[in-house]
Amino acid sequence: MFQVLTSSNLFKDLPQPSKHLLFQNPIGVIPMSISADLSFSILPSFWSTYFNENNQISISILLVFLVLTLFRFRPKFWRPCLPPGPCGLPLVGYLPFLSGNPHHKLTHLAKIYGPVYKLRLGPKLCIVLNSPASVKEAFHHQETLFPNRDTTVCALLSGYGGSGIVFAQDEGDWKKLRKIFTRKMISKSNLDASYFVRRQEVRKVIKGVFESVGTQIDIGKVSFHATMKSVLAMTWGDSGRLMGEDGVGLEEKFREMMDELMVLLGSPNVSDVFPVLGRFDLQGIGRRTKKVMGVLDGILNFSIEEQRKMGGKGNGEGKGGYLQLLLELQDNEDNSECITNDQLKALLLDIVIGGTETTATTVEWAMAELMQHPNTIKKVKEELKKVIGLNAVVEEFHFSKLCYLNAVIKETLRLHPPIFLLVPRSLTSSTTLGGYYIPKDSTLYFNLWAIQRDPKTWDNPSKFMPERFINNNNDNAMEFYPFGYGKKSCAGVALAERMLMFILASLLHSFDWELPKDSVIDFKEKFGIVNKKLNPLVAIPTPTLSNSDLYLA
Ligand code: HEM
Repeated sequence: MFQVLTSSNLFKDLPQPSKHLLFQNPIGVIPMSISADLSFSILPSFWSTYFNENNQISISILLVFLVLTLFRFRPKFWRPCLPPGPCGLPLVGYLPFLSGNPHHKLTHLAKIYGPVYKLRLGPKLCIVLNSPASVKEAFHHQETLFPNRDTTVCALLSGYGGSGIVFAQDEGDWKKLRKIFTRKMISKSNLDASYFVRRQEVRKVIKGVFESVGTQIDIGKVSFHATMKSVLAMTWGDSGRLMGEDGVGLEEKFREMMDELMVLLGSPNVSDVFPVLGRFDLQGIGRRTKKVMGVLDGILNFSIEEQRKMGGKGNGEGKGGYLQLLLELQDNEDNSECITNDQLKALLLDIVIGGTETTATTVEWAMAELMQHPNTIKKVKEELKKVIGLNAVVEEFHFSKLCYLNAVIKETLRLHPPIFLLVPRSLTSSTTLGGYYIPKDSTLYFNLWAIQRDPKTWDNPSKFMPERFINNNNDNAMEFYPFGYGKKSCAGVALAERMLMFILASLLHSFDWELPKDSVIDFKEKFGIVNKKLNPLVAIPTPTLSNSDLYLA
């Protein structure tokens, strides 16, 4: 066969076939070893009779056709390869090496394997993206390939089988819920209208701290209390709807159950990694979640019934709360906004789960960083004094003037993003990323931790320097996205920004904070659903406002 072709001079102007050919594919140039005999023997002999010896056009067409055919039916080993990555152990993969703080380990692996690498966790193939460029490539060009978050047993049980926004499995339902959440529940006008509810709860917390002046205060607990109470008040309105039949408040029970649910959501579960073991529920996480959800569901059903009986005003004036607003949507004739009972309850839980720990933890980290940096805290306090004065308390209208405090919050979110790997996504079809082949069903991790501390982007990346966010637009870049990226980024940013500013400004404006004698601040982390401080930050407050009545306002 080789003889036939050369005798007809079919390739007379081409270089002699080499044993190593370079094929250009959309990813780049891939070297492939092909046996010359084999490559030429697949050309049928009849070509020589049909084509004129000097017919260059025909040769070109033939070659294009050949290359395309070879590319289309290329064997697997010609395709771009899987990303590099560490070998794990048989069966469990890299799982045993990720205990402690997995984000530190994942960032360390990026230094060895580069911006895109693979890991096996049990039977799952996980792809970790560690550079702004790889995340940009994924979100800008391929977001449709990973529409859903990777669910866990606990997330599905606590979200009424994926009925809420966070773990919605159906694109249409997710769109509907997200629209309701962002355009109605936390629209600017609704947030403005419900300001008095948040103010009331934050002021109560400040009053509580004032009453404990001189004693040790757990800052994380105080901020959690302020966010949880504010979110609950915005949900149930100001009419105390979270009441049991006997008139005893169900709020305490609800909070207790939510705390337990958060712990369960953040616990690594063998059933998630090895779905075949799911029915054995080896750690009992499924059973415990069902138990907690039984109580929460009872409370939600009861409060929904009560709210229906009482009717009430929609949240146009911030009085009826989100529950009333959602019940009105449920009765809506317009199908595009009508939601089921499960969707309503899942949405309420999404708000409480998504909105409390994240915000409270950020306040605690910010306070820890500020207390570690006396010059920075001094600048914040000077700004608060200048903008608000010591004869008044913090109000939302002050926020736009608190530029330095705003930079402090951003710097805290850069160094301590509460959800540092975002919520992992599942890939619905194979693709290529960073030049590597990524198979269908892989799980994508976006390593925000590594990106927001990358020395290629940030000067002195581990140093707390709020100044870097003053007069620059880093927050628009792919290098900084603590609220996620793309169409599934945080739906609660507008509320989060107001709550963070309000709690932090109120704590710092109302008190001077001092560490207990002989104690030091540590920055150790506790891995979970949210990246919390391992050891709580405890500090002693001294009042700073000019008049004690201001603490009771
Ligand atoms: C410091 C505060 C907060 C941070 C850092 C934060 C961060 C995030 C992140 C990283 C995601 C996942 C994005 C992704 O997967 O790409 C997310 C999703 C979400 N967050 Fe937040 N969040 C905060 C506060 C809040 C608050 C206050 C609420 C609600 C009241 C909220 C509601 C949600 C919801 C509903 C989603 C799911 C959005 C969707 O799938 O469309 N978050 N958040």
